[in-house]
Amino acid sequence: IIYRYQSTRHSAWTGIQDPGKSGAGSPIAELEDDDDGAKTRPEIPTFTLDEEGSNKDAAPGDTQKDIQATKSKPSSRLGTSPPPPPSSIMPPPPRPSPNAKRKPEPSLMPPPPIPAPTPRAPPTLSTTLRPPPSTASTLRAPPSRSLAPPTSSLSTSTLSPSARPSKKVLLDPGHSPLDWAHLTANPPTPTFLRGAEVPPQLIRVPPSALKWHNGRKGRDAWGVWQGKVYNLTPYMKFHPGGVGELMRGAGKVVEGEKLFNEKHPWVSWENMLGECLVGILVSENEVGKGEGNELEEMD
Ligand code: HEM
Repeated sequence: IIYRYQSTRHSAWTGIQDPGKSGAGSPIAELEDDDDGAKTRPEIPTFTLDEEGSNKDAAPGDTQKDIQATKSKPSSRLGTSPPPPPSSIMPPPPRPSPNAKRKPEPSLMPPPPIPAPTPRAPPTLSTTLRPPPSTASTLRAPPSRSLAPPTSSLSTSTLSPSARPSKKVLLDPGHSPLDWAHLTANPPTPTFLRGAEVPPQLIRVPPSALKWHNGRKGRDAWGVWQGKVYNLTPYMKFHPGGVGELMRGAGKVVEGEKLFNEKHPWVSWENMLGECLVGILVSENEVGKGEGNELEEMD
């Protein structure tokens, strides 16, 4: 009987209908009927102990009275006979009022655990319809640093200064790129930039003459770029890479242009040293052809 009652209470917690509820003759069905206002009370078999300790069936409806009587009667055989089983004197559970609304009864049993909410929300329609990343997007390169706004530096380099180690030297005062631009536009003498020994017109320069102008022993330093010979001497102290670097190509046919292109191909030789042009590089056999007059056509 106790089991049945607990089952009924459990059914009240969970709202789950006991399958035996609708079964014909089910004890639970009897209880349920009773709870819903049925008129019959289920018979609870009880028994009492008489003077001799023997069980005696009690009539239905006399349960409480019998128990009270049994409790008040001192047993003369205490200690000699085993006590009656506890279930025999346990009072029946309180019956709920037929008209009272069924409320969740206080219980020592904790309610069934509520499943913890999942940390992730279920995917919505928008997320489930989102296409997977395409192959093109995985091959896409990260944003380039070249998209950064250009700096206001006066440097002629197109690369970021932090992207390469600098080998620039500290130039003397009055030898900045702007000072060089001013000097080439306003030379102190007509021969200052091309050299005092060079005639006003452009000349043919054989390799031997180029080699002799290597910048040593007071001689000018000549350099070659695209077959044209330039006097590097006035630019030496204006060179951001230093005199030593510029001297590496002095008096040489191909090394100067090769080094120039390795170090800074973005620099315009022609624009910077245009006023320093001496002539054109020719073979040793070509020297003297046309007496140098034809070189005037280069201007
Ligand atoms: C043998 C030939 C040359 C060598 C070996 C050479 C070497 C160098 C070096 C090492 C630098 C420093 C680069 C840096 O660290 O930023 C430099 C800078 C520079 N050189 Fe030359 N140079 C040569 C010829 C020339 C010539 C003939 C000119 C002019 C037409 C020139 C113009 C410059 C300029 C303008 C810079 C500054 C570049 C910048 O700020 O980005 N160089 N050079």
